[in-house]
Amino acid sequence: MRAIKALGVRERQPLPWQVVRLSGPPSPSNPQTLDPLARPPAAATTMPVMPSDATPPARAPRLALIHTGGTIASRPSPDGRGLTPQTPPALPGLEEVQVTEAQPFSLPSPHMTPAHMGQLAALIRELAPTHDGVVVTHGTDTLEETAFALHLMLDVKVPVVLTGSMRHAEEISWDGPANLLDAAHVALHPHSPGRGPLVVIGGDIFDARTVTKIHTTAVDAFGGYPGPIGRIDREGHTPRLHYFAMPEPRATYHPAHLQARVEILYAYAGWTGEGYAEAAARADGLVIAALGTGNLPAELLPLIQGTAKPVVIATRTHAGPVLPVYGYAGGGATLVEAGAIPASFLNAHKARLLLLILLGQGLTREQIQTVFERDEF
Ligand SMILES: NC(=O)C[C@H](N)C(=O)O
Repeated sequence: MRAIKALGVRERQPLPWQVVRLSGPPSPSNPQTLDPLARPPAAATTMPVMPSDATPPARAPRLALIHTGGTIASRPSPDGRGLTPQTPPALPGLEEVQVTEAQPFSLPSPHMTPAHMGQLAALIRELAPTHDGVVVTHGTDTLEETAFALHLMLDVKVPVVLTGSMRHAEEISWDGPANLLDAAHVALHPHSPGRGPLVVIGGDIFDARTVTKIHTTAVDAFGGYPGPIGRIDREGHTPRLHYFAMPEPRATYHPAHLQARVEILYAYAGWTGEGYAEAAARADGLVIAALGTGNLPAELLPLIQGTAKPVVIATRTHAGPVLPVYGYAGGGATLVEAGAIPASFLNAHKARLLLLILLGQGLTREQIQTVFERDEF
């Protein structure tokens, strides 16, 4: 296994941000195009990784497999203290695929930081030009955050697919090998480029913008509104892949650093602002997981009015946008009037990553507001 060292984060680009428009379904020879009229394919596609009537490729497909830890690499630790990442999983049953493995670090995903995400993005940029697809194994707890950070920072042409497992290698229902094989098939499938980083778990294919972990123990632990954009199943040994949707065009960013301090506050009935002043003083920006369409108790309104740093309003509700509709003190309309930025439909932890990346790129509060307003993510 090849270990690749930390590569650092890319230099800041002259443009503040770049909107990459992707057309679908792209062809293998032209996997990503700048097509402003790009729309989802009219019908779902069904084909094995290598269609039976396809001309065999001149060379074996090349897959980069990056291990980062998580339950998919975990076993009970010999000291009896519980599960820890130990051995990266082997990729089963993909003959005639040339696999390059890398393990930049091996972490339980609660130990992942934005710096690790930057390191991973740099490694993928290095490997992408010489591979046809990239698979990243990852713990499931923060998998959606890493997927979204890659979605925001990567503009590589080949598919990048993240997967993990909910059960470890010594459990009877270990889901690691099947998820890994599915992820590899998706990464090498000719219809996968141009959809941004994807998450494959339990046969469902999600886009990084909307996927979220919805269950602490179930094998089908991932969901999110409006749901999967595709599905992979197997007929015997033949993979059958269906895409239902093409994600909307996304923006990519090239932050100079990932060290901005962005904190999340979680709203509840009866919150009078405990913790707000301290967080606002030490952080570069705040995200609040607010109530419903983005409302807060009245006591929060003057606190937000008095904050010059960006304050993004997400929702603790599991689906739907943040909208400035209510005009009572603390209602969404009054928070926006006070300068708060609605997070659109991003959950609080994804809104935090976007804010952190935009701050790292040196965007002003007004520019940040524009990015959120226009859904440029
Ligand atoms: N299923 C998992 O991977 C959970 C684990 N705690 C992790 O995120 O590393």
